[in-house]
Amino acid sequence: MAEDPGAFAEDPDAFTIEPSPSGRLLCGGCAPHDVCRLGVEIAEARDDAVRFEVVCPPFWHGGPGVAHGGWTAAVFDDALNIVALRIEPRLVTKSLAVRYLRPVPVGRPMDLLARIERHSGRRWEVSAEMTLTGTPLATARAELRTRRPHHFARHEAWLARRSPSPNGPHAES
Ligand SMILES: CCCCC/C=C\C/C=C\C/C=C\C/C=C\CCCC(=O)SCCNC(=O)CCNC(=O)[C@H](O)C(C)(C)COP(=O)(O)OP(=O)(O)OC[C@H]1O[C@@H](n2cnc3c(N)ncnc32)[C@H](O)[C@@H]1OP(=O)(O)O
Repeated sequence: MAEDPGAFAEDPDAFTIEPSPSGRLLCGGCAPHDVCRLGVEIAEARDDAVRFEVVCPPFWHGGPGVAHGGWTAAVFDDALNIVALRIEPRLVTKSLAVRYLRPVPVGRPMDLLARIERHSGRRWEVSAEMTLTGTPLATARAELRTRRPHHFARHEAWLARRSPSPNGPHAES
C-alpha cells in the first residue's frame, strides 16, 4: 500500500531531544528516571568524539562478574548515537557490529571513546572502543541513518495495517 506522509494526523517524529533535569541526554525508557539505566555517562565531549564513563550494573551480568554481551552492544549503540546526535538529532541505527575482545567486568568504571568516522548525506559511520585501564575490552562500528521525515508515523501506519483482522492475522502486507 502506498504511504502518504501527509495523511498522518500527528507526527510522532516531531519529538525533540531535551536534556533531562540533571542535564543528561536520555532515551525514552530512562528519561522519566533521569538516569541512564545502562550505566553510561558522558565524561568529555569534543566536536567529532565523545568520551564516556561506563559501568555495567549488576543486573546486566551474564556470567559471574561478567557483563552480558547484550549490555555491551546496547552501550555501544547508545554511545555511537550520542556522538552523532550532537550534530544530527534525527538518527537511527542501521547496523551495529561488536567485537568482544575480553570479558567485560560488572561494577568497574570503564572508558569508552566514540568518534565520527565519516558523514555524507543521511549516512553516518561511527566507531568506538571500550577500555579498562587502557586495555581494549570491546570495539564497535555502526552505520547510522538520518531519519526520513515521518519515520515514526510511517512505522505506526505500517503497524496498524498489521492489526489482527476478522480474516486472520497479517491479512494485508
Ligand atoms: C527507536 C529509535 C530511537 C531514536 C532515538 C533518538 C534519540 C533519542 C534521544 C536521546 C537519546 C540519547 C541517546 C541516544 C541513544 C541511543 C539511540 C538508539 C538508536 C537506535 O537504537 S535506533 C533503533 C534501531 N534501529 C531502527 O529501528 C532502524 C530500523 N530500520 C529502518 O528504519 C530502516 O531500515 C533505515 C532507516 C535504517 C534504512 O532505511 P532507508 O531509508 O535507508 O532505506 P529504505 O527507505 O529503502 O527502507 C528499507 C526498508 O525499510 C522500510 N522502512 C524504512 N523506514 C520505515 C519506517 N519508518 N516504517 C516502516 N518501514 C520502514 C522500507 O519500506 C523498506 O522496506 P522494503 O525493503 O520492504 O521496501
